[in-house]
Amino acid sequence: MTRIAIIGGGKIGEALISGLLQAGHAIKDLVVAEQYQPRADELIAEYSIRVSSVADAAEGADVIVIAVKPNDVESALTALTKVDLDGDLEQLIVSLAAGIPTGFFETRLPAGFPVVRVMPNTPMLVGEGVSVLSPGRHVKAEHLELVRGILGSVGKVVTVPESQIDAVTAVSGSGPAYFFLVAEAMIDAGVGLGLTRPVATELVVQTMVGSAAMLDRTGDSATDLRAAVTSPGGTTAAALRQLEAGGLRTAFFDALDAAKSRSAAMGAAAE
Ligand SMILES: NC(=O)C1=CN([C@@H]2O[C@H](COP(=O)(O)OP(=O)(O)OC[C@H]3O[C@@H](n4cnc5c(N)ncnc54)[C@H](O)[C@@H]3O)[C@@H](O)[C@H]2O)C=CC1
Ligand SMILES: O=C(O)[C@@H]1CCC=N1
Repeated sequence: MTRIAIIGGGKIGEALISGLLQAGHAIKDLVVAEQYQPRADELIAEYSIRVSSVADAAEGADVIVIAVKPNDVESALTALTKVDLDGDLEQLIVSLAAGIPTGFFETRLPAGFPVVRVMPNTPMLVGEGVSVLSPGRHVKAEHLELVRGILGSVGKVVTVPESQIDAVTAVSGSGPAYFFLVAEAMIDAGVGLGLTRPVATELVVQTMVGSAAMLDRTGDSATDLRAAVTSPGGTTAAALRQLEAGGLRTAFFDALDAAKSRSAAMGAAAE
């Protein structure tokens, strides 16, 4: 089995660990480097995973996953370059860090070292993530297959040129937060209309799950599915009119544009 070292055991690192274990990866093939001891203790308690230093985790790993904040990538890489990294032994780096281009890694790693940039999202915690891959300059087909296999076990996998990854970050990397915000707002609105919070929560969550399943399984477009709920002169039309008057569509255009710009700016600052 592929040995995977995860550098950074925060929110996305944990989502990956949890998803991989649920998908059948053996705990003995996973190791995490987590510098914050209370967090390391949590991961050990929850998953019985081995926690070690960056150097120890990377030594002997087939795949080294970078899951630290963008600002911490440089120092994690400095620790990594002290290890005898070996691109020829099929070791490769998979970076989950938003904004940081493959070139940033390639200029700091031994010549020819393969780097795959990935924009994942947190639903991989429950095997429902989407991971978008962009291969760096030295990535061979077999490297990409290996990464597709690992991330395919925790959700869907899509490949795009690196020029599109800032837009991807805005859509699917940050995307779960938009849906959680909509859920929060709808639950609060339901409570405002007199429902208890548990009932409002159950209704909103199942409505989201059901709507997502329809989008996924019927093959109908979002526009058609929305129209099917909207009876002429009915309740949905009344609600949608308020959402449009509130600028929902423009708010999403502006929000995703801001996320994309932020991702690009993080990349420019890292260079
Ligand atoms: N949270 C999310 O939904 C997503 C996050 N990402 C990317 O994943 C990366 C991690 O994000 P989060 O998990 O949210 O951050 P986080 O702050 O929850 O986790 C980062 C962890 O790395 C640890 N760490 C930092 N430097 C370290 C080092 N040198 N050695 C060992 N451990 C170290 C920190 O103690 C922390 O626990 C970021 O680059 C982010 O852009 C990408 C897609 C989605
Ligand atoms: O907010 C962030 O910067 C990270 C990247 C995508 C989701 N979370």
